[in-house]
Amino acid sequence: MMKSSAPDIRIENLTIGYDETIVVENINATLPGGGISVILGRSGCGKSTLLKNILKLHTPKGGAVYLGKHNIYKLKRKAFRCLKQRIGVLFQDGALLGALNLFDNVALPLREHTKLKQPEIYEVVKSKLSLVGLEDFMDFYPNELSGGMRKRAGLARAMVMDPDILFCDEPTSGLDPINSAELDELLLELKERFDMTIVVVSHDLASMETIADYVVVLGEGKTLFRGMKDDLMATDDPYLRQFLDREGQKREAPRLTMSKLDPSVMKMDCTKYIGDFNSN
Ligand SMILES: Nc1ncnc2c1ncn2[C@@H]1O[C@H](COP(=O)(O)OP(=O)(O)OP(=O)(O)O)[C@@H](O)[C@H]1O
Repeated sequence: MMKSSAPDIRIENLTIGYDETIVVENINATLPGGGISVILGRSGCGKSTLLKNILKLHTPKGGAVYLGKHNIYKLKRKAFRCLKQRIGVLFQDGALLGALNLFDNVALPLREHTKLKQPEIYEVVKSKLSLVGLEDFMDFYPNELSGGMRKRAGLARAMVMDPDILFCDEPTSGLDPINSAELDELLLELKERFDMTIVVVSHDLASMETIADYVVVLGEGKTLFRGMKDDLMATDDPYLRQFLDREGQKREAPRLTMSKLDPSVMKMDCTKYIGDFNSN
């Protein structure tokens, strides 16, 4: 990985949950600046909860999260608001506003947080939409776009303020394999072109293998793995191995197996009338 000035994200003894319930205990990890980190785990293991805590949308039960040098839970409200403007988020459903066309959706953060005038806004929005291949769709409304296009539009909006940190919640969920692969390519391209720390929450093992530099695997209320992807793929820890191999198999293209119905289940016994197709 190239040397980067994008911030590391340091998670220290973080315990997260809701009310009396602890979802994951004592998470420790440093997500490297300028790299793509994937937070991986089965459904319900607490990935989104972790993301909510890192974005301070939810308060942890204990521990700290540092974005660069800032302990986000210690920052004053205004300071955190400023920090948040340096963060882009791609939500699971793209979170586009249905009443606004693509241009206005992507322009929203610029209008809210900058003094840019309309012609400058136009230039920025156009460049971000062309980054994701949607420059010809500015006038379209979200419901006129495919799921993959909506994700890419959400990505354009997350990128519009040139963030230092980009969070993506399940970017490939709901996408077919081709659209998923395209989105993975796009994230890799963003990593190459912009000096940015990218964090992807996912249960998509194929996607993780393609994009990740660093991986945190959550499960059973704890951190099952944290480290570089190559070390995860080479692990001989039996639990992780089972997870990787089983999930890996699940991601293969569905194989249609032809099985013949047992003649005994048929209402009409045809065997005595016809044999197979090649013999009488
Ligand atoms: N607002 C909430 N209040 C109470 N419990 C919640 C809340 N949101 C999630 N949970 C619980 O916390 C646990 C972790 O949920 P979370 O959404 O973080 O999992 P996840 O790994 O992101 O799952 P998925 O991959 O299905 O999105 C689950 O048991 C869930 O039921």
